[in-house]
Amino acid sequence: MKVGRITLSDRAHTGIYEDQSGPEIERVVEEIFAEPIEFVRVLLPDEEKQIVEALRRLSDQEECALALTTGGTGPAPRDVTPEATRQVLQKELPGFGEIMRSRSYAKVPTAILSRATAGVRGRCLIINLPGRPTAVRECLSFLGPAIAECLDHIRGFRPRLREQQ
Ligand SMILES: Nc1ncnc2c1ncn2[C@@H]1O[C@H](COP(=O)(O)OP(=O)(O)OP(=O)(O)O)[C@@H](O)[C@H]1O
Ligand SMILES: Nc1nc2c(c(=O)[nH]1)N[C@H]1C(S)=C(S)[C@@H](COP(=O)(O)O)O[C@H]1N2
Repeated sequence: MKVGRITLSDRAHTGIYEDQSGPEIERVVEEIFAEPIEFVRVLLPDEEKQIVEALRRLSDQEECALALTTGGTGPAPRDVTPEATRQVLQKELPGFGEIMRSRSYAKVPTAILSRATAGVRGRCLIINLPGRPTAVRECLSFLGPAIAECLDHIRGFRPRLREQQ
């Protein structure tokens, strides 16, 4: 299964800190799915046009089944990931953002600051995750069954989940 993962962070992109959230996406995805996974890795600044281009490339050219973004979902002026994502989505799936916020709120009250969304472009499921590495794990770790069901609907392929999912 081909999975694109895009880190959106001005500071990780310029090297002010090392990107830990992209590698964390890979670890969590490997823990969820019992399938061989090929990752396509992207690291970009919070620039709407570049994010749109990357999402189009991962879904249309790379033919990823899943594209996961991390970062840029908050209220700061340069947080534009949901806006870029909506530009490329053909069908929005608001339930992903809703459940990430409500489950995370039980742990961190600041979870409601994430505007993360998700949806489908062609045969690719795109999901926004917040930027912190801990948030990546907190939000992604319970999405396995919904991702598998969605991929069955849009690709006719249901990735196998590991037993604890
Ligand atoms: N990709 C990442 N790798 C490691 N740590 C991160 C990453 N993204 C965010 N963080 C951590 O989470 C904190 C809060 O993230 P914040 O939402 O401010 O970042 P961002 O908007 O994703 O990135 P930036 O502000 O650099 O564009 C950061 O100060 C950093 O410690
Ligand atoms: N599970 C979880 N969700 C979270 C957080 C977190 O630490 N854990 N951080 C919140 C904060 S502080 C912000 S500002 C928003 C947006 O973060 P982003 O701009 O890095 O995407 O995600 C929120 N969602």
